[in-house]
Amino acid sequence: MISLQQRISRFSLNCCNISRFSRLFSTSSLGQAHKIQKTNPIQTNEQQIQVQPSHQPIKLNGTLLSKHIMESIKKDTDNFKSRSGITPHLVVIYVGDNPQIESYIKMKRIGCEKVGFKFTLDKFTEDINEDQLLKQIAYHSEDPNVNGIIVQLPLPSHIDSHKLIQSIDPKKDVDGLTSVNLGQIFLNKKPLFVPCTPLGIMEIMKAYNIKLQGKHVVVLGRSNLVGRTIATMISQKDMNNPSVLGGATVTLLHKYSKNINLHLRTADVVISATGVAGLVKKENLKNGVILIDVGISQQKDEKTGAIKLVGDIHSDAHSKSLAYTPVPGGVGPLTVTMLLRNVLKSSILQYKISSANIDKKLKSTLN
Ligand SMILES: Nc1nc2c(c(=O)[nH]1)N[C@@H](CN(C=O)c1ccc(C(=O)N[C@@H](CCC(=O)O)C(=O)O)cc1)CN2
Repeated sequence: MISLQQRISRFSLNCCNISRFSRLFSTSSLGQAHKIQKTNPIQTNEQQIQVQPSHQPIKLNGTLLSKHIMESIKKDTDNFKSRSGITPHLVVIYVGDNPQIESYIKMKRIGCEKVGFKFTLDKFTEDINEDQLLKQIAYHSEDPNVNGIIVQLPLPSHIDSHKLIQSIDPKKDVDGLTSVNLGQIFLNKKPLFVPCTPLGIMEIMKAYNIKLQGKHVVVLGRSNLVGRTIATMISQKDMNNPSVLGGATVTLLHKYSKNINLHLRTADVVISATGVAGLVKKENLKNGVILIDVGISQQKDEKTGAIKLVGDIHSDAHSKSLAYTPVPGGVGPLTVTMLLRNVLKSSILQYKISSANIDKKLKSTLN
């Protein structure tokens, strides 16, 4: 009988991430994940992967992973600030007054405070028009004291989110949603910024040494924010590109897809980002599947009547999986953490560009 660690290691194909991971989790406080990384992956025929009736699925702990990454962002930020004298600055453009969306913005503000960034919220009522918003984005795009700009989604229907996002300077596009950054992903080139949720999914996969090469991955949902982007990334061939963990055979499903359950039954990995609570059910999954849940919906608890957060994947399905991300506490916390990492990256890039320009000026003066 093979252990769970061996089973998850068999899912992975090589151990090139172990040193990177050990560095990240040097305190070993990620418990199970740390143990998984210590095991040498054994390469055998994947047909032999069988989930024993007694197996315990691994909970992929996004909250803990996120905390570890936050610590390293804080360290790097302190370092950057003392060298450059610059405080990274994120601007969030938001239209509306939806408490759920505002709670995400609050998480971004608190995240910025934790790592020592400046945070600005430009909040507008729904009567604002597109031109006013475009002007506001142009103003921040030109401001050398702003390093990252995001348009909080979704926007009210009278505003064209594509137009607004495209107007962000790609060097400050820390959500990675401009065509310049998304286009690089499509071309299998390294973008300046990868969208935060797909980046978070990649971080979880790397941390737990889950490799996708040759696996059948079913992605539900085709948004730029998650579905289409992660589907593109994991199907790429370049395994050496740190932003790409590729080689998967991907089926991208959406609301017009037929026979969804037929596709799910052959999936080695399911990534669901639809916001439809409980869409993915146990009976339509194979044993040993890996479940990545990006959906968040509010639901009334049948027993207590309290409102709780649930994912796209019915919690009953977890028992059939090799590993799963919980909701809450899975992919969600990494979305904000990856945003902070992108803001720091953006600040460093802009600092490098501006100091290179100063150098050039100095050189031309000397000539
Ligand atoms: N411009 C953007 N808009 C939106 C994005 C985005 O990345 N950029 N993503 C989502 C919302 N979002 C951030 O904006 C976000 C969603 C969920 C979480 C999170 O941490 N979820 C927790 C539960 C939180 C809770 O208690 O409510 C979890 O899953 O554990 C953070 C950020 C759409 N819009």
